[in-house]
Amino acid sequence: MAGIQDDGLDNDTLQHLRSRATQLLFKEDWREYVAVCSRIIDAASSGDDRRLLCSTLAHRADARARLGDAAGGLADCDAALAAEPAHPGALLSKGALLRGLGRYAAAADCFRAAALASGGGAAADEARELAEQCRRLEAQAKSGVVDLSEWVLAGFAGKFPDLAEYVGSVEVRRSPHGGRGLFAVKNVEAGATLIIAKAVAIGRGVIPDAADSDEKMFVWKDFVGKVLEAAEKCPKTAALIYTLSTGEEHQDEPVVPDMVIFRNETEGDSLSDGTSAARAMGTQEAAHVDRILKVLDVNCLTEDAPAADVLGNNGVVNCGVGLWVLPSFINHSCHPNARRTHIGDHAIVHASRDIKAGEEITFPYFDVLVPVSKRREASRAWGFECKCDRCRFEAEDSILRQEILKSEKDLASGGDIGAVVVRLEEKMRKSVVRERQKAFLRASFWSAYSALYDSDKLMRKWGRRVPSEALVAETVADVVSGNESVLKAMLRGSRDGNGCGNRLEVEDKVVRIGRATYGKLVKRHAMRDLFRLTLDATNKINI
Ligand SMILES: C[S@@+](CC[C@H](N)C(=O)[O-])C[C@H]1O[C@@H](n2cnc3c(N)ncnc32)[C@H](O)[C@@H]1O
Repeated sequence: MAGIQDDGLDNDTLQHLRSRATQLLFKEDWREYVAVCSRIIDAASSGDDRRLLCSTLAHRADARARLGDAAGGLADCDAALAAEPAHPGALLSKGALLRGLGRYAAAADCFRAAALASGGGAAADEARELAEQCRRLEAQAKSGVVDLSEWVLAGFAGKFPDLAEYVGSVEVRRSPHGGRGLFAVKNVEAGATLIIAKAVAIGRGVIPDAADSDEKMFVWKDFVGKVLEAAEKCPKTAALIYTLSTGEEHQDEPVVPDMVIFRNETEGDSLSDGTSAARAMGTQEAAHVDRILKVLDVNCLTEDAPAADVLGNNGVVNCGVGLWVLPSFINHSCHPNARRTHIGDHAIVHASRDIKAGEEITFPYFDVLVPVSKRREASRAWGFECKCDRCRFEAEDSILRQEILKSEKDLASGGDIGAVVVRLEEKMRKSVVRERQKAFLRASFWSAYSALYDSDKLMRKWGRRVPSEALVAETVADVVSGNESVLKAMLRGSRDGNGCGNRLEVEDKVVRIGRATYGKLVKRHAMRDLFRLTLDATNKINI
């Protein structure tokens, strides 16, 4: 009978299903949308309507991608492409799915084929642009080279720049710091990218009063919900979360995961959603709420990390908490050699000083420009005792220990900051401490040094008896590598031409600290803009 499909769907019913699908699309009700698409697909295949079949398969693939079902989405695209090998919609959907899985080369091929199949016009241009984007991401995923110059120079205009995940020359190994840690497997230059990791999930909020715990709880609950959902949707994500510490395992026998699971799957992998990786690890467990909550307690990081204020997260978000898997293997040190920067959902970890092959990579979990007792409190809150060389020196040096305690007490009781700094400097001079140890103490009392340099009145009183701001900043930079507050002091101090060498030497030192602070994310000309922002923004940064 005319108007009736083989499976019994008449044209009216089919039309009704198509309008229903459009409504669900606008409502972003992806589950229901997939169900309606499935009915249309059944009708189209039995009615031999190839055009409808292919376009609906492509639409269902997009919806499945949104639900985190990449494997299902790819299967839909392949079914559409089996029926019509140059179907532009299916090629675009497949390209987007492959790009989401980090298979940039294959995604670029799909977009290029879609451009050809579109036969010109705006659609072809758009597909070509997507192919070009994937080509850039492919190069970045291989090299870790990121250039944010244009974005920085444009004042962070528009959306965050595209970033591909990247795993540099690093490896998870047993660490003398505790459990596992991340180690360099090759020499790495200061500023070079070590990891670019996309968050499993991030909870963000604008909290007027940073101490508002109800609001913070709301952000936290939202974040936990997103992590659980991500783990449920994708076996690979669950498997990756399960590699992380719950804080309860035997520190003597840490399980060291194979690095292969942190790299994007290769083009030949048949199970594109990561199921293969999950199986390889023998992890078949469903997302286990209890365990994941423990993992989050030990591993989540806040976005208010150093550099977040300057690099574009400022203004809108003032509370962000997230889980980035591979960076979670990095242990803390108060004398770190790496730093992280947050750009959108990505955390970029870079070497903040030269790192030798075999050296453990560490970054600060909290503000390390404070005295040892404050750092102890912070590390205990994380559940460990920091035993880095700086902490050991400050806690154990028999000559300077008393001076450190006295300085801390004087500062806490609101004593003359200038007097504390002058006494500390004199004590260090008399005790003939090594340059490295001098730098440790200056870093620990950085707030006193910077308050002194900030105050004209105090500088008039004590200025002649303290080393120049730029010189102190330079030594402190050697301890904490990069830091906006130290960079700001270096910029300000070097303008006065204060004990930093000639103009070129000064410029080199500023750029070196800039690279340590932000990594090699921008070219030299764009770095000036970052420096200007550093000078503007440091008031907002908690030091
Ligand atoms: C984000 S995880 C770091 C990776 C962890 N070591 C592992 O095996 O998975 C944080 C935990 O590592 C340990 N940790 C990190 N830095 C440390 C340090 N400097 N000294 C001792 N333990 C540390 C603590 O147990 C902390 O709760």
